[in-house]
Amino acid sequence: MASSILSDCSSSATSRLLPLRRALLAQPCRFLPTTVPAPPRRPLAIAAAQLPLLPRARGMASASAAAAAASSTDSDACAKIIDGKLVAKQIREEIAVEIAKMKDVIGVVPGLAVILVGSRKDSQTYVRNKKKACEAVGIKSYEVNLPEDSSEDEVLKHIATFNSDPSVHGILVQLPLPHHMNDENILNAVSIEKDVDGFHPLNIGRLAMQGRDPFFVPCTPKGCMELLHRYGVEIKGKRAVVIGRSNIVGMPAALLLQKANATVSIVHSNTKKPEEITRQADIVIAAVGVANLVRGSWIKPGAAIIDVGINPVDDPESPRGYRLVGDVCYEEASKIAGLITPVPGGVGPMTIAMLLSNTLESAKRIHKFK
Ligand SMILES: Nc1nc2c(c(=O)[nH]1)N[C@@H](CN(C=O)c1ccc(C(=O)N[C@@H](CCC(=O)O)C(=O)O)cc1)CN2
Repeated sequence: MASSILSDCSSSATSRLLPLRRALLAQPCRFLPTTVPAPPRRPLAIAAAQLPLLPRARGMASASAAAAAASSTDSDACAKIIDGKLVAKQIREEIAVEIAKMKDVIGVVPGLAVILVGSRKDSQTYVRNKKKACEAVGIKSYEVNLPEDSSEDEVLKHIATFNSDPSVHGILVQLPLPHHMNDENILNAVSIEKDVDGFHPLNIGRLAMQGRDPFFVPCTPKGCMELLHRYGVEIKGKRAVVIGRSNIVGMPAALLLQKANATVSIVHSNTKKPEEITRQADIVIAAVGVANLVRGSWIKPGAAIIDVGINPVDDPESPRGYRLVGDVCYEEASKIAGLITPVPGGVGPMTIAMLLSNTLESAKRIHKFK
């Protein structure tokens, strides 16, 4: 069910926050997408530890440089829009080329197995989209659909079968699982070499350790980092704030930023004065699942804002009866930030692109293909 938070970001959850920067907010922010260049292509980062070593976007040494480039045709203070849909498309094209090469040289195509339990509409859509994305780049997909009341053992049985199938290089169990199932038991059963979601505890442990690399970087946080890199946002030595500490996004995102040599703070439900901490950040990753929580007044001018939230909000004018908004109040934040991801069309499309990347990476590792 969609929540009833108003489109002007004036929800009760945020009413206690600091007043807005009215001078900045008075001007409407006009976006001129046609004047903003597409992000430059570069090879996809594979291991988390490699991320800071990769070449930066041409001519953009920092978030503020990128922002300056974006706003050069517009006197209003408008953030550059980080186009996740476009970057995801570029990445899918790069992956398709690599897969064709792999098939030519060693006659192997990557395989991805997806297990869906239950009939949640959103999960069904994500699984369908994953399957379509696999087909488009040349990954063979395998799908298991189980009823809501399946037992944990049934899921474990399918995982075991895929673990020992050499044509399957990646396995994922779509989340959330039904309440009667123990996520940990199920995620632990996926072979760490095929855990393309990167949710296995050993994988997260390796992500957290200095001098170790995970087998796979979880897809959504990997997508956030990829967007920062492709838009030339400097991370080393910068202050970063991650809002939210989930196992799937917030916590791994904070670990990745730290691996990339940012100074990282995590803001969570017990944090005092979250707005003050967030306002110090050059980079903000918001992944808390509260519509429009982060207001313009939380943001340091010129900061890079990555909004992971996908929150349905009632909207009788939309064909679906709701629309999606992020954790960040876009109207306000886009007038203050240097760069910002929209919702939809920001981080969301990157999640599936990164899943394809992890699946290819797995097949390459298993078959020792460079
Ligand atoms: N096993 C996993 N389960 C879940 C994951 C995951 O990474 N692994 N992440 C999410 C769901 N998810 C992929 O599974 C996902 C979410 C959102 C999008 C996306 O492209 N969103 C669009 C908007 C879509 C819409 O209009 O409804 C966007 O933000 O632009 C892709 C994948 C939870 N479960």
